[in-house]
Amino acid sequence: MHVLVNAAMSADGKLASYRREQLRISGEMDFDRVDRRRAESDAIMVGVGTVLADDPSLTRFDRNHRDAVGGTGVPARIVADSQGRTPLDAALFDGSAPTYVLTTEAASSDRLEQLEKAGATVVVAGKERVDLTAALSELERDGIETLFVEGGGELIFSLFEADLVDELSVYIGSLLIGGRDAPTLADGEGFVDEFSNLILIGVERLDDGVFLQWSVE
Ligand SMILES: NC(=O)C1=CN([C@@H]2O[C@H](COP(=O)(O)OP(=O)(O)OC[C@H]3O[C@@H](n4cnc5c(N)ncnc54)[C@H](O)[C@@H]3O)[C@@H](O)[C@H]2O)C=CC1
Ligand SMILES: Nc1nc(O)c(N)c(N[C@@H]2O[C@H](COP(=O)(O)O)[C@@H](O)[C@H]2O)n1
Repeated sequence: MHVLVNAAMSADGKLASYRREQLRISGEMDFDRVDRRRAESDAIMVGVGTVLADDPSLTRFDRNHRDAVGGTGVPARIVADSQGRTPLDAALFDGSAPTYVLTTEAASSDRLEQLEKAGATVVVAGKERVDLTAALSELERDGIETLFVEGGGELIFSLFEADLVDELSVYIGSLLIGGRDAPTLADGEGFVDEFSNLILIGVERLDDGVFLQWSVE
């Protein structure tokens, strides 16, 4: 599976303010780029923190680009949600695209049944925290070969920690958010010595920000 992580951050590396409300950092050009990358992907993934904060639908993508690259149907939506906290009335369950909830043995069977009734395909992987390696293997068996991850910081760090990321793309907007509790591009525990090393493969000015692209060593 090819895993591309994408996010928009402020000049000081924040994904949102400490209030964790959805914030528009990208400009039009970056959103167009994101819509093309979504169109090239079999699935779009977020963490449940992002679902609770943003209630994303993840259905916007460039239809013409998808047709041009030979993509069929619509990209699936995936949420990493250890305890099944995704609200049953979340936009992810609007029926417009297949939706997977990756969860764990810690989620109650009642809750998982409710999520399935809401339209989710539930994948149980791991005891307390979603075992991302196992879950992504399961998705691969379902034909998902290209995964576009749109945050947030906890999920992004875990994917790097599990050595699952092939590419990282970041739009840096011209604003400073600040706040020690504001989410950053990679949160979690953080690395102490063996850091993820990146190879810079693209730099571009988009609107009044900068788009950076790395492959992962
Ligand atoms: N500017 C941008 O591009 C984006 C900004 N955001 C912002 O980021 C914030 C949400 O980010 P976070 O709080 O970091 O939440 P997150 O979206 O990374 O979700 C983290 C949650 O996912 C669940 N999870 C399950 N298995 C996991 C695993 N193996 N590793 C990590 N998490 C796992 C846990 O319940 C964990 O609390 C919101 O404020 C949102 O608006 C989110 C996405 C993109
Ligand atoms: N690329 C990008 N730029 C920003 O400024 C953002 N705030 C985000 N957020 C991500 O997009 C999701 C919402 O997508 P839909 O509106 O549902 O299409 C949001 O949940 C974040 O993952 N992205």
